[in-house]
Amino acid sequence: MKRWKRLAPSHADPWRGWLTYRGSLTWRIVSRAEGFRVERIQQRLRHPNEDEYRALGRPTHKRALVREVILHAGGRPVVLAHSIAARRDLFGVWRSLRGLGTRPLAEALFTDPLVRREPLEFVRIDFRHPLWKRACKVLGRELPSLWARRSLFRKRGRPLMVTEVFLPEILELGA
Ligand SMILES: C=C(O[C@@H]1C=C(C(=O)O)C=C[C@H]1O)C(=O)O
Repeated sequence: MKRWKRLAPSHADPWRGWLTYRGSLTWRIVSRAEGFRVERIQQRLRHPNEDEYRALGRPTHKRALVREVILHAGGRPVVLAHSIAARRDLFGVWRSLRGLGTRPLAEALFTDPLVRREPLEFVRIDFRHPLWKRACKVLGRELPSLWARRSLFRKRGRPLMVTEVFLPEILELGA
């Protein structure tokens, strides 16, 4: 599996603006298109992907809460977002995830002064990555390789990893 990189790819135009945006992705999308909505694909205890359980500091056999959504704007799917948190934190600092439903995770993250975001990482994913396969399955079509970014949000030291896969349609909202 390809390694995630801290440096935003310089050759990633027109994706670079989306990849490196430090604020809420939800708010950036909402500012550019009508009809924003969060389609919840799943939210349940699952084994994290190979390249993410270490980031949570957890052994591979432990399940974590996995939340997967598709963000829609202007009547088209624009982001597949995949977030994971340790099960015990659902009864602690990340308990707000349990009742989130189809409200964007941004509401729990960007309005809470206790939440800190660690640096973004980037990678281009294809058939070798589970999130590329998930995107194809959920959208019901074969996709090109896709840019993805991820970062850890921490609240009282406890991690929540958020990965965002940018779908081709997001470029229709501008660079
Ligand atoms: C973290 C944000 O929330 C967005 C919404 C998510 C969700 O509802 O699960 C997950 C990641 C983001 O794409 C954001 O807007 O930046």
